[in-house]
Amino acid sequence: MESLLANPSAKLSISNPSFTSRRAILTESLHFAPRYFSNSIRMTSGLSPLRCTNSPEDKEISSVASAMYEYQTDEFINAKEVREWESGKSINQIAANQGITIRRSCRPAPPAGGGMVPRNILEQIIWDKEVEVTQFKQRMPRKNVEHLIKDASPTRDFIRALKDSYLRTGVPALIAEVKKASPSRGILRENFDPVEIARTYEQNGAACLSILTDTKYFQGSFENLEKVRKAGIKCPLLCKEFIIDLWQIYYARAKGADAVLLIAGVLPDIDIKYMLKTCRELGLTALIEVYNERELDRVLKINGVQLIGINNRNLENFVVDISNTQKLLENRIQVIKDKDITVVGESGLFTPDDVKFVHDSGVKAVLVGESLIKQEDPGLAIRGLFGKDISK
Ligand SMILES: O=C(O)c1ccccc1NCC(=O)[C@H](O)[C@H](O)COP(=O)(O)O
Repeated sequence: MESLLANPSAKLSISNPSFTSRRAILTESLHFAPRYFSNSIRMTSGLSPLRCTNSPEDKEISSVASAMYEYQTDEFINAKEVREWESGKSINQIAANQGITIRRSCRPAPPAGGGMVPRNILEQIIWDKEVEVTQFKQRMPRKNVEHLIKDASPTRDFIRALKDSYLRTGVPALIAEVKKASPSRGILRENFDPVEIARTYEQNGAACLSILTDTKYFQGSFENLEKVRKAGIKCPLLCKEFIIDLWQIYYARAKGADAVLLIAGVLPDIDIKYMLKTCRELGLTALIEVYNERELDRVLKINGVQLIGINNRNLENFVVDISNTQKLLENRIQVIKDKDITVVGESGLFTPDDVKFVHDSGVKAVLVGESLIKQEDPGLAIRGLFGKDISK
């Protein structure tokens, strides 16, 4: 199992939820071996993990006891979501309790039609992603991806690049998006060479780049990400993907990403926490995207969050309103400062006034796609967006 809720279909086949879900977490997510569920663990479950031992039997007992201790205290195994699930709640009910309206479909639609109907475009994207990721994983299991990662170049520091750019220019650092198309706007650029566009963005002052990897809705690809990375672009790269499964994080790392996007409107807290842990292990930065106050407050409670994106686009109906950034930051600037979190204003930024508005609201970086990519010269477009040359 890939974190608690990331792969619901795997869990649906489990016959004894209470026991096997915990075992799945131990064996897959936490890399524990199933042996801890032998008879001996039941016999020794009361032991203190700190007990001193000398004899081989005692050592055996001690290691079982310490595994038991980890089992009893592990934040993921003992998360409230796991307990809710064990008490019979569906993963969609658990997510809904956290204000998440996007449901997971959990299984392919029946061939004859029927079944669940997606309520909006984001839900549709996520359901298609479930099918896509399952197919990807069949073609390339995670252990093969881990082999690729062994040969991958080290990651670059995404947040450092944003902070350096902000200090140098005094305006929000630019994450320029390499985006050919979108569900809300259709084709944004016919003549689309991801490497050439990435290079132009870099030469004109982008601090980082965002590479769309979703094919069906954005005409992006992991190949584009890999090409840009291999072309020697120095800007750190965000893999702009709808991540629902740990496999995608590993794959992003293998294909050259320095950062990945995690969408709070799709992922419950336990998945965000587990994915953050995985990102740390792989040297990746996580940009955690929120759209409303509830999502932001959830994310602010999660330890280790360093980068938050506030999307001005409602992904369920495409309405864009840049005052969303201001609304969300209004009463939270101090906590964000105290936690040294960098905030990115995302979507719908077209003019220097727009950039100033989100800067005044408290962001130190902006994520911009359409207004740059649609112009003949995306480099000139950067100067237009900031009202000055930010490359020096
Ligand atoms: O852009 C869309 O239409 C879209 C639809 C559904 C889900 C996500 C979508 N976009 C992702 C983004 O948030 C933007 O690509 C990114 O923030 C840049 O926005 P913009 O500058 O407005 O292109």
